[in-house]
Amino acid sequence: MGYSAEGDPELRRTWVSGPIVVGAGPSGVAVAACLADAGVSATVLEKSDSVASLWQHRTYDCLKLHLPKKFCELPLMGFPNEFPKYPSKEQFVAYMEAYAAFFAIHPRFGTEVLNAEFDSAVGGWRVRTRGEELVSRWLVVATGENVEPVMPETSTAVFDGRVIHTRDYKSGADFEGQKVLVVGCGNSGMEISLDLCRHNATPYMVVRNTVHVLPREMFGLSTFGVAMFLQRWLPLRVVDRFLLAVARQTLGDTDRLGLPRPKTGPIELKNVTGKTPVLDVGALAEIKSGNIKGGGCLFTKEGMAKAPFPDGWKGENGLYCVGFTKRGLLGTSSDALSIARDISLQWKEIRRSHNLYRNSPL
Ligand SMILES: Cc1cc2nc3c(=O)[nH]c(=O)nc-3n(C[C@H](O)[C@H](O)[C@H](O)COP(=O)(O)OP(=O)(O)OC[C@H]3O[C@@H](n4cnc5c(N)ncnc54)[C@H](O)[C@@H]3O)c2cc1C
Ligand SMILES: NC(=O)C1=CN([C@@H]2O[C@H](COP(=O)(O)OP(=O)(O)OC[C@H]3O[C@@H](n4cnc5c(N)ncnc54)[C@H](OP(=O)(O)O)[C@@H]3O)[C@@H](O)[C@H]2O)C=CC1
Ligand SMILES: O=C(O)C(=O)Cc1c[nH]c2ccccc12
Repeated sequence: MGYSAEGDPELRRTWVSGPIVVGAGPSGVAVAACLADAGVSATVLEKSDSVASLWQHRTYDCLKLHLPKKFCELPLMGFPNEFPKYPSKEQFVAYMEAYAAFFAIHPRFGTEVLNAEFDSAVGGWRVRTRGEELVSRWLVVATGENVEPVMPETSTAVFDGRVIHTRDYKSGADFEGQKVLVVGCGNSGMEISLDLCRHNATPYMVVRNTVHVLPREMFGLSTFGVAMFLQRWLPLRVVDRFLLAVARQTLGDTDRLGLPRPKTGPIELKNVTGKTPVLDVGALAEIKSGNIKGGGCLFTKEGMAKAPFPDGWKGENGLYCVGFTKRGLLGTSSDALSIARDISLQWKEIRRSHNLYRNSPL
């Protein structure tokens, strides 16, 4: 039943008997399924054209779940048995579509919610879309944590190449043979850098802050699963110390690769700030072998060497620093020797090729 909303005669206002759910991602679909299971029919409003639109339209081709499927299934209906431990994005999307179909969830696609307000006079939520107002006693917001892209400002005066957000990145095949600056070293930045390497592009990564990199698995078990298991008996900080000890054994010292770790442990940081640790699926090996390169700044904002002692002395393009070790004159000695060794090797190489050239019969 439709009737005009006050103040806007064009707006059709409709009472819906069940709850309104905004968003048909995994969260919106899951809550609608649980409601359906309890005999409550929800109206699901989705601005995009499909369920799990983030996964369908805003993710790169090689994306897989980075936690095992048993930690990623929605209530009441698990993943098919034949799915691998880490389903691909296509499999995840197929699962989401089957899930929505099974619980007969038919979101209204192409319906963006512009505003929602509680109206005490009406005793319900007035939910505005383009051209319509829906009113319900219940409103469930399921619009996702990752929906709005954040782009740093870029100046075309400095760089006039292509600038894209990860949501529009599909495959390294589009960048073959090119140098690509990847800004950010979360799971997206790391996996995209790896994908670029695998397609013969040259990624450079900007790391402005600290980051926890953990192996995706330890002792044949998912790191996430191990962390969950240990948390049942041990305090979080002890679990974090254990994860970091294993990470150090298997991945080495990530600080030395220009990826300094936060002071707070990985799971504590996730719980407190929401910042997800990077679960390594191969990018670290490419950083170690120099196929993914660093953004190139020697110093932190505070003017200290970025890489901890004894590795902070060498930058890019012939840039070095000596005496920024927090180790006094001992640190200076170590830097001085390292720099002199490095430059003298290059010096000798240049002299050698120069002499070869001079003596060549051509
Ligand atoms: C690349 C990537 C990989 C991830 N991998 C994992 C993983 O392996 N394991 C794990 O546990 N978690 C993972 N996550 C985290 C999280 O599980 C996913 O982001 C998941 O998609 C979140 O589901 P959601 O429904 O809350 O949000 P979303 O999937 O973002 O869905 C929100 C929906 O709301 C719609 N919407 C937004 N605003 C409006 C509006 N105003 N009106 C109407 N509709 C609107 C959007 O179009 C979207 O379809 C990953 C996240 C990303 C980005
Ligand atoms: N396989 C999988 O399952 C995947 C899962 N995901 C998940 O998706 C979610 C989003 O991940 P992601 O897209 O990586 O985003 P994140 O927010 O986790 O990471 C963004 C990174 O970009 C950095 N950054 C942001 N702005 C700038 C800037 N202006 N200059 C330099 N660096 C900058 C941030 O640094 P700072 O820390 O300083 O803010 C951070 O390192 C996470 O929960 C992640 O786990 C993502 C990809 C794959
Ligand atoms: O992939 C993500 O963004 C997640 O939020 C999954 C997740 C929840 N808790 C974690 C702890 C460590 C690694 C991933 C996750």
